[in-house]
Amino acid sequence: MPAASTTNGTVYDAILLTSFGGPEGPEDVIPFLENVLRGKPVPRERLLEVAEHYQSFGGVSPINQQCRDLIAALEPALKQAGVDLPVYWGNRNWEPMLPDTLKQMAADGVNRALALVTSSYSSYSGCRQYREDLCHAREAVGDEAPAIDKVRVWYNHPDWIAVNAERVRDALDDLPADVREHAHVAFTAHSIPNSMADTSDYARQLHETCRLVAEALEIPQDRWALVYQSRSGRPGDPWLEPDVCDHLEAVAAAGVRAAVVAPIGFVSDHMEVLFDLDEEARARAEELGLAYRRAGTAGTHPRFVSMLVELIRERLGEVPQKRAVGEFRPNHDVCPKNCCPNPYRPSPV
Ligand SMILES: CC1=C(CCC(=O)O)c2cc3nc(cc4[nH]c(cc5[nH]c(cc1n2)c(C)c5CCC(=O)O)c(CCC(=O)O)c4C)C(CCC(=O)O)=C3C
Ligand SMILES: [Fe+2]
Repeated sequence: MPAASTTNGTVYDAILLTSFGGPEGPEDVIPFLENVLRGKPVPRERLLEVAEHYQSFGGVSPINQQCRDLIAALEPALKQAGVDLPVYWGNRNWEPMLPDTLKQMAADGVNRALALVTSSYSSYSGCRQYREDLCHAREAVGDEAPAIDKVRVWYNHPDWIAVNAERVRDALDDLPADVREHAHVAFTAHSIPNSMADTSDYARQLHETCRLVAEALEIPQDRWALVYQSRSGRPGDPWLEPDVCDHLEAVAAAGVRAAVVAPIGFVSDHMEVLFDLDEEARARAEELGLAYRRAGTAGTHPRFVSMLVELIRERLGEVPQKRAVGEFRPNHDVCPKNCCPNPYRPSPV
């Protein structure tokens, strides 16, 4: 088994792509959603409503294929950078499930892996819950389970900013010339409960990414906004706002004629993007008479892939300087104890 040692003596012998997972057929949809929502304060009606979104796409979420595509792009990029480590893949909510992947890793003799989590920002959902998933998967495997460290979030990495700026630029360029110059850019991210936002850096990080992307494109402050999509939960619980559709209504009322919606909160064009933006938000924009374009996500953009390689190489001690732009430093490698606590139950100290 190949292994890469770091300057501090830690030896990694695998990379583990860690993601959300999604159904790959109509019969997967309900059990997948039950996995997502187990123990969460989300009404059954919401589950059934979202099931219909998935069923309207044949019960198949694109997210698993997008993970396969990312691995297919990452493997040669790692090799080219001299990192000779195998890439495994496990999900939180659907096959391949993390405990099965870790079992395989243990059988292959992996002692320590570096997890790349498909989440660019810190929150319970995107950070701690994945660390808990990894912990539970290790418990399920037992003594032979590999140790796992997680790669830092990259919300302010110059390549993440550049890739998203390119995606927004492409969407703006695709608008009719007469409305392009005054188009509004609505950056979107998954809404989370205020209680989750209050105990993480989620909104602060998102705002910084948007600010940096807008700055790179010289979009003035009054022509962009950070808004939220895909609200879940109980109707009475406060979640981050404004919702993208309400926001489109507000900008249309203020005289805007064209909008680009840019899902900077996500790394690939998965179901929340295809349904909540390409169906719902687009329909609302049409009702409002707005020209509408949806910017792409990073996906397998070569510069996103090379950034991931760089973040891995950081942890191998092969990169002299961790890169970050804007007002904040590169995020921590190892989460402190109080990082992104679970808002649904008191945090264990
Ligand atoms: C912050 C965040 C990210 C970004 C970070 C990351 O990438 O992890 C994210 C990503 C995603 N969310 C996804 C799908 C869903 N999220 C749900 C529910 C929820 N998401 C939440 C937050 C986030 N979600 C929260 C606070 C809930 C409420 C329940 C809970 O507290 O956990 C539900 C349940 C139904 C509903 O009510 O919407 C579904 C189906 C998919 C896969 C899409 C596909 O299948 O292609 C992806 C990548
Ligand atoms: Fe979600």
